[in-house]
Amino acid sequence: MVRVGIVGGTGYTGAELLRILARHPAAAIAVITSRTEAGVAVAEMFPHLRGRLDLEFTSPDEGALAECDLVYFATPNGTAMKAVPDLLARGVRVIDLAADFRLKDPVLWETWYGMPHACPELLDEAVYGLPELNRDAVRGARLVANPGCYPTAVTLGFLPLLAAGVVDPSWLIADAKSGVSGAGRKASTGLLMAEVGESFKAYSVGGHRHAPEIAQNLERFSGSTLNLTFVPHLVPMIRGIEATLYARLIRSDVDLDDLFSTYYAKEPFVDPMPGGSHPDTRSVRGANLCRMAATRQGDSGVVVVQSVIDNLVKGAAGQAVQNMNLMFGIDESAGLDALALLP
Ligand SMILES: NC(=O)C1=CN([C@@H]2O[C@H](COP(=O)(O)OP(=O)(O)OC[C@H]3O[C@@H](n4cnc5c(N)ncnc54)[C@H](OP(=O)(O)O)[C@@H]3O)[C@@H](O)[C@H]2O)C=CC1
Ligand SMILES: CC(=O)N[C@@H](CCC(=O)OP(=O)(O)O)C(=O)O
Repeated sequence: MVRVGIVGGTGYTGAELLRILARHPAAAIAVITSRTEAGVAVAEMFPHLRGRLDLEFTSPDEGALAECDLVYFATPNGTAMKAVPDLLARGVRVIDLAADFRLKDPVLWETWYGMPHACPELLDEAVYGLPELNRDAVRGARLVANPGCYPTAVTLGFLPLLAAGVVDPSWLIADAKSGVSGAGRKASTGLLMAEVGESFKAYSVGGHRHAPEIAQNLERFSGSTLNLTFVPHLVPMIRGIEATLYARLIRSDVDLDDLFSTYYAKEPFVDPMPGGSHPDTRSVRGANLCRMAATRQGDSGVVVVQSVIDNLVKGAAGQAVQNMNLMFGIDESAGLDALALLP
């Protein structure tokens, strides 16, 4: 059994980790931290875990984390980087669900996250935990940077096209929409039901911090020619991301269905549907799955990829458990067989 600690167990991604790990056959939750709820029984705060998890929240400073095999950080950006060097030195492996170890360039990190990096020496070692991109490296990793939610949906959607070299990397557009749980559980006026309900808007149009993360992923296939326009939107739903991606084909003989189904043939958590399908977020709600469809629009030479995930599962906690399974030599799908919830 992998002995697991979770820092930030009261947030949405922490709670989703608890939901998945409570039924995991090869992991046991040993420590769950919260600064505000220390001493409170986890099942008191989250009644769906009654009878499944007999633990209390503890303060993150209590030292029990060092006794774990693996610690997940489900905390705001800039939190994990202060604690990770000490945990690694004590032989504890780490998966950070925040962005602290995603960008390889510490200058880029400071530009987008507004704080100097606390341990830039670990950025090279950290493995970006998108298994479909980095599976072998995740297996041996001490430190995994779990991808952002938008970068998961966007990277997986563009990947087959760029890896095959069939689209122009200098003209890529990602028009992405997220439910409000993407913004976390902390109170904020802009996320009240009366503000978000019956409304729909784009945000961070001038530049979102996930753009450099997506570019870092895709530049592997395109070099410096990559030019991505990324615009996120907030939609009045709770879970889910839909990313509509646009690219220009540079070859006329591409069979998109064959390209996508071949590229993802062995991937347990990516489902390429036939072109012309319209994957929706409810078909992945609660599931560790990225479902997508690539369609050529008439004879314009433009390919449209629709990519959907549950931001809290394949976009966060589910992907983090997938990474843990790889790191510890467990079946990659262990604990991750939940189907989507309909309606
Ligand atoms: N929500 C999403 O869809 C996704 C989120 N992420 C990333 O995952 C991380 C967690 O997100 P989410 O669960 O939504 O966030 P929440 O705001 O819902 O939860 C944050 C958690 O961190 C704890 N926390 C806050 N500050 C500290 C601190 N300084 N030290 C220790 N614990 C702290 C909080 O508990 P307490 O204050 O009681 O200690 C709380 O449990 C973020 O970095 C987010 O960007 C990534 C992908 C998707
Ligand atoms: C709807 C919404 O607000 N979404 C968040 C993205 C959440 C996420 O994954 O952000 P990290 O990179 O910090 O982990 C946002 O746009 O800031």
